[in-house]
Amino acid sequence: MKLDDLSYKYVENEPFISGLSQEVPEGQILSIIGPNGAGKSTLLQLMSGQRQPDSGKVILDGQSLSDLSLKQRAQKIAVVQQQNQVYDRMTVSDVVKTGRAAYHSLLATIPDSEISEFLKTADLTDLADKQITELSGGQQQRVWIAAALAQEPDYLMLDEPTTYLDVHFQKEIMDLIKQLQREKQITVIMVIHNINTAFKVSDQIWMMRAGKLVKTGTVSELEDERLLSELFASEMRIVDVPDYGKYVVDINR
Ligand SMILES: Nc1ncnc2c1ncn2[C@@H]1O[C@H](COP(=O)(O)OP(=O)(O)OP(=O)(O)O)[C@@H](O)[C@H]1O
Repeated sequence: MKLDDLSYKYVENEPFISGLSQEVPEGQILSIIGPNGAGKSTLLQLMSGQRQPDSGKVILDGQSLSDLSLKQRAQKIAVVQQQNQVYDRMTVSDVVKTGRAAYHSLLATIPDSEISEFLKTADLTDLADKQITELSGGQQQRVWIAAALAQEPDYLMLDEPTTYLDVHFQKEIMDLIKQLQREKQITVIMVIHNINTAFKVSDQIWMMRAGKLVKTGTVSELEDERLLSELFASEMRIVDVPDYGKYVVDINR
C-alpha cells in the first residue's frame, strides 16, 4: 500500500492533512502514535477507505482504493473500530459471519463451517452460540477481530484496539494480533496511545502530529528521548526495566 499525495480537510480552506506520501511497510506491524488530535484516526480512515481524500490516492496492488467496490475493498482491508456497535440477539457466530459478507450475497446462507477456523483462531469456539452482549469487553474485542479475520484481508487495521480493556486483556489482544500477523503474514496497522505497547508489539512506527508524519522508522530508530519529548511536548525518558527492556516514562512535573 502506498499513500500518494493525500490531502484531507474537515474545515473549508483549512487542509488538515496536506500532501502526505508514504509507503506502508508490508507484512509487518505498523503503529501510528502521537498526541491527541494528531490525525491518527483520520489517517487510518483514509487508509481503510472509510474516508475519501480530497486529493491524492491510496494505492493498493497498483489500483486506487477509491476504484474498488465495497466487496473488493472488504476482501483486502478489514477494520476493527475503537467502539463497535453491539447488537442485541446477535450471537458470536452471527457477528463473525458478517465478516464473510465480502464473499457472499446473503448473510443468512453462510454455513457455520466457513467461520469455524476464525472462531478457533480467536479462541471463541466455546462461545460461538453466546449472545455478544453477554461477553466481557476483552471477549467482545476478540469477536470483532475474528470477524475482521473472516474477511481474509491483506491488511488488518485497528483503531485503539485495547482502549477499554484492563492490562490482562490488553496483553491478550496484543498477543493475538502478533500471532495473527505471524501466522497469516498480513500487514497490521494500528493506532495506539500507549507508547510502550506500540514499541513492544510493532516493527515500524509512524509518529504523527498536527496532520503530518513527523518521523517514520523501526522501533529502535524511534526509541529516542528527544524525538518522543518533541512529539508529545512533554519530557520523556527511556529507562531500562529488568526482564522487560526499554520503557518510556513521562517525567513531566
Ligand atoms: N468529524 C470531524 N469533524 C471535524 N473535525 C474533526 C472530525 N474528526 C476529527 N476532527 C479533528 O481532526 C483532528 C484529528 O482528529 P483525529 O481523531 O484523527 O486525531 P487522533 O490523533 O486520532 O486523536 P486522538 O488521539 O484524540 O484519538 C482533530 O483536531 C479533530 O478535532
